[in-house]
Amino acid sequence: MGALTAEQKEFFAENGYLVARGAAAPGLRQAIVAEYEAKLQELIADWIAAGRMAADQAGLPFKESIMASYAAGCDFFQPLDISLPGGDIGPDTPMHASPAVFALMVSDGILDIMEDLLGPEILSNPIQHVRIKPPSRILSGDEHRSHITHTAWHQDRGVARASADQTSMVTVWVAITDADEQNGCLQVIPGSHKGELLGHCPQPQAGIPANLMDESKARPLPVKAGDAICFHPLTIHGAMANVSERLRWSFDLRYSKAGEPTGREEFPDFVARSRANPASELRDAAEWERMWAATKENLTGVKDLRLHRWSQDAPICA
Ligand SMILES: O=C(O)CCC(=O)C(=O)O
Ligand SMILES: [Fe+2]
Repeated sequence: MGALTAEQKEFFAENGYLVARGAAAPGLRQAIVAEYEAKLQELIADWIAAGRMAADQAGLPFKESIMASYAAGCDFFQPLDISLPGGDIGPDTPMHASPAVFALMVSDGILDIMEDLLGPEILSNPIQHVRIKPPSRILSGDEHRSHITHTAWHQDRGVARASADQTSMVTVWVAITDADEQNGCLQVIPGSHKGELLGHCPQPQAGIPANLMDESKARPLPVKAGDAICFHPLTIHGAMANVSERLRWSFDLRYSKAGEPTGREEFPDFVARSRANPASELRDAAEWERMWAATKENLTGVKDLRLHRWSQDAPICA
């Protein structure tokens, strides 16, 4: 309780975002790093066994392992992501219902901030991703995934369905590595949450056409590992390309008031905090993993979940 000062709450209301220093405790972060290092080595062992990577590519440091996987055409993103994809889901579709990330999601460091912004009854929204961004010089020219390369300007309300338009959803972006203007930190348009939901175009990456917004107002938000950036669902934001030689690694999580639609109804939400009924809080990472496994089973064979409302045929996308 009382994680944010009155000034911070005021800043959030006025600007539509907030940098919360040290929201992810070092222990939580270290556990995530260790777990992801081990998980990536498992993936690479499988790719070596399948003849897709060379035997001497096992056991490299994390950044080199990510870069070697990418260069070999082995997708590290989906097996490390904390969500299923938006379609083409089958029994073999991988994801990582990471116990270490779950611990972060339900940690007091994050939920105390959410309680200040949302009140005491808090839902975890399943729109959530890992973004591990290698130096952009190694990316292929047609790489458009915002989990890997730069992120186009958008509003998070625009990447959920209209069912969540009236909700209190807050995004919490957590830095696992330092992020700065060289390795592609988040940038926001301060105060843009006071405007409306703007039109987005799906291709090549869901984003707001340049003529609908004023990019000159952009504010880059460099942060240290462990810092979090909270933002309103209408705050226009994006991320620059990683032109450094470092990785840029973050998780984005979302929360709303309990009882609100998530805008991604097929995926599992859960009660992250309830002061009225603490017994309803999910604290079992294995149960969360089972919820995702059941979701995968239910969605097997679904071609396209239609995660957003936009059409490339709209006049604004011409
Ligand atoms: O980290 C990024 O590149 C983009 C993150 C984002 O759009 C979000 O957290 O909503
Ligand atoms: Fe976003």
